[in-house]
Amino acid sequence: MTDWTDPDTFAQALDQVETKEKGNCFEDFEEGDVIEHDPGLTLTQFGNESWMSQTLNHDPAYWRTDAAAERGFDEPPIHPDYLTAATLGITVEDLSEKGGYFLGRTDVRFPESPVYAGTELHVESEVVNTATSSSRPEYGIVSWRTRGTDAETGDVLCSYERTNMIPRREPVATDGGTAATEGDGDDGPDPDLPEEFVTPEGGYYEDFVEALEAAADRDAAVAYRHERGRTQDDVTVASLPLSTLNTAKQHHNVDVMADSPSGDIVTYGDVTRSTALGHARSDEETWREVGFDDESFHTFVAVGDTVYAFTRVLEADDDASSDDAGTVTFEHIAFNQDDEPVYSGTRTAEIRKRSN
Ligand SMILES: C/C(=C\C(=O)O)C(=O)SCCNC(=O)CCNC(=O)[C@H](O)C(C)(C)COP(=O)(O)OP(=O)(O)OC[C@H]1O[C@@H](n2cnc3c(N)ncnc32)[C@H](O)[C@@H]1OP(=O)(O)O
Repeated sequence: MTDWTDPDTFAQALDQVETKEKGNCFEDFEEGDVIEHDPGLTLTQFGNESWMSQTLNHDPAYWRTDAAAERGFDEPPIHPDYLTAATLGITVEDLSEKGGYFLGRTDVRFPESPVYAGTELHVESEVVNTATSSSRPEYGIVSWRTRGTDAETGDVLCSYERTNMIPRREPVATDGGTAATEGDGDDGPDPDLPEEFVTPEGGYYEDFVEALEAAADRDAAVAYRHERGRTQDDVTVASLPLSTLNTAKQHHNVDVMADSPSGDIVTYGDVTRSTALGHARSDEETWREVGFDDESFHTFVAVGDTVYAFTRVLEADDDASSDDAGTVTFEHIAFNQDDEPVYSGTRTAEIRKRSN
């Protein structure tokens, strides 16, 4: 009788059987398709606190009832970064589990009212664009618009448009593309940076306004770095994405990833950006997150890499949802221990005003 566990026999069996595949290839997506993502997710206090603690988002309004009440919340709410990561995590099985990296995201928006633990998320996505990649024939580039709603009330809690590289079933002939070749030695033109950098004195709205005024009419920018760093470990790389039901093999299958462009498992983009934002928020008086645009992931982050943050203040506007705050637009850049940018994006947030 055949011993299926004999190593030679088993190797042959493995070679001959079909693999029941997971996920979709580029060819499976057509513009206009709407995909509803099962199984949904209940936003829990545990999930929220693990995400926030590991990404260094320690704003007390999300941890303590007195600080929450002071911000006008009934109880510590779900943090927008965890909400964003969860709204993306549960789409992965349908959209990007086949492989292919998360390239970028824009138009990330939240409603004014907070979201509380116990809310059941219902998430669906529409395919908004499919394109060939001229530099990588084995991939296509797909964009989806995703909406996470409260399953009970139908209220939209988080929405965004995201773009991934998605493997093709059949590679196509391309024109070779315009992307720069790795190691081609071309460092581009000399950097065109301002002469001076201004750092806000504190983290209140007025500090950002004053810094922007100090930089105006001079060859100066309001830009600074944050001291904290977070080295990536098994928790941030593998556990946090799985806690949002993100099944991308990029984060937990070392075996498959050994043969991929990164050669290793990599940090979920939402962990990288949330960690950098945590560093930035630790140096400001955040009141409310409004939204994010032009988010891009520039290179991989892996176990052992350290995520730091750099902030540029773009503008400040007195108008906000509360008299206690003003609105500030930032550009945040996450970078690694070799000072290479790994993420960038613009963020609009309401920042507390100094009380008189
Ligand atoms: C899986 C997952 C979540 C999920 O499951 O969802 C994750 O969390 S994973 C972790 C987070 N992620 C990363 O760690 C990726 C970091 N990144 C890189 O390591 C490099 O980017 C690369 C190796 C992926 C590519 O490297 P590269 O081939 O040298 O890169 P590029 O030439 O820049 O991009 C190739 C083609 O994508 C076009 N392109 C780029 N960006 C955008 C954009 N924002 N919108 C529309 N098109 C875009 C580009 O225009 C080019 O198109 P063409 O091929 O037609 O020229």
